[in-house]
Amino acid sequence: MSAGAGGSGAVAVEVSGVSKWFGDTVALSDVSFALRPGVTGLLGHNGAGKSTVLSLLAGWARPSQGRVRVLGADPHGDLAVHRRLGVVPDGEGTWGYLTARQNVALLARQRGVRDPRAAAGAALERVGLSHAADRRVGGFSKGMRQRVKLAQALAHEPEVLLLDEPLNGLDPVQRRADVDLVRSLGAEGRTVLVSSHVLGEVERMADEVLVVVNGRLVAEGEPAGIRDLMTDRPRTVRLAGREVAALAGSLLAEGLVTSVRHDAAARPEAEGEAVVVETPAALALAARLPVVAAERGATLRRVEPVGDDLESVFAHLTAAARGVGR
Ligand SMILES: Nc1ncnc2c1ncn2[C@@H]1O[C@H](COP(=O)(O)OP(=O)(O)OP(=O)(O)O)[C@@H](O)[C@H]1O
Repeated sequence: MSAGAGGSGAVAVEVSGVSKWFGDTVALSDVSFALRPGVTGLLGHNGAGKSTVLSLLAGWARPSQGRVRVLGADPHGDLAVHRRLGVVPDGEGTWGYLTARQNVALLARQRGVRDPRAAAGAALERVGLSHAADRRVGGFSKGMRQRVKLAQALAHEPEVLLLDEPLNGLDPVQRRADVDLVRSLGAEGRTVLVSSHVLGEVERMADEVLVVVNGRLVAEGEPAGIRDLMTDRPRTVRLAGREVAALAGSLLAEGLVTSVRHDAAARPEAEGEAVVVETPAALALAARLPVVAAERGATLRRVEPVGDDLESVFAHLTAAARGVGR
């Protein structure tokens, strides 16, 4: 399976036929893609293989099969490429007994930056941490430590950036700032790969999205297209309120739902009666529901998707991807 991602410009990262296994666990299976300058999102549920992709690109591990190239070099064997590559790992990556500036300068020095202190200062300013630059990282919040990791990845002005779930642990204000930062890094012509399990996050940051399910690349394209793929699919919806069984009967008659069952776990005293319906057309159902409810004299207290987590989205995507011959 192969995919191209990123904007125009030369290919900066190439992954060809890569598989990676740990004992009996297949973490990645025959994955191929190319990244060009701009932001590419790597979307997948927990355990899908995102961190494995990033660790192969970072040179921390090598593929069991296939080939990885970053700026034309093998990141596992070629030290020079690491001066052009920045990585924000998923886990902890800071030294608590050092200040933010020392943390960043230390890595900048290792990467051959001429004035590591100045570079650290500039990187910390870019991530909005100038005010805390000379405080020990041990006393920082998770969000602040996350920013130190970002500054560490940026201080040597890398052409390629790998960011593993960089918004984890951030509050909404910090998230917005970091979304803007990631976008600006892409706009500067850097090649940025950013992983997430949240489609909404990826949509805001990336020009292109790669979707990985159970170690396989199952879809790639612009965020809007990926969103369509996820929206236009069968859904299970739970309706609760007064007269919802009658309402569901009408929806069934109209063909807006294909099955109806009572929800045994309903809490009648809190929400009235409840049913679970299957719909092949969630958007049409959403539009028609209030109209039919009014016609039937039903009162809806709750309308909520069931099992509408990333697992089910990805299960559907996998099936859809198989359907188009991927
Ligand atoms: N060092 C390892 N040893 C054994 N199994 C591993 C190792 N690293 C990853 N795996 C397995 O490979 C699969 C992919 O893991 P990976 O960490 O890449 O997923 P992920 O998409 O990054 O998930 P998360 O969002 O939870 O970090 C999982 O089944 C995981 O348990």
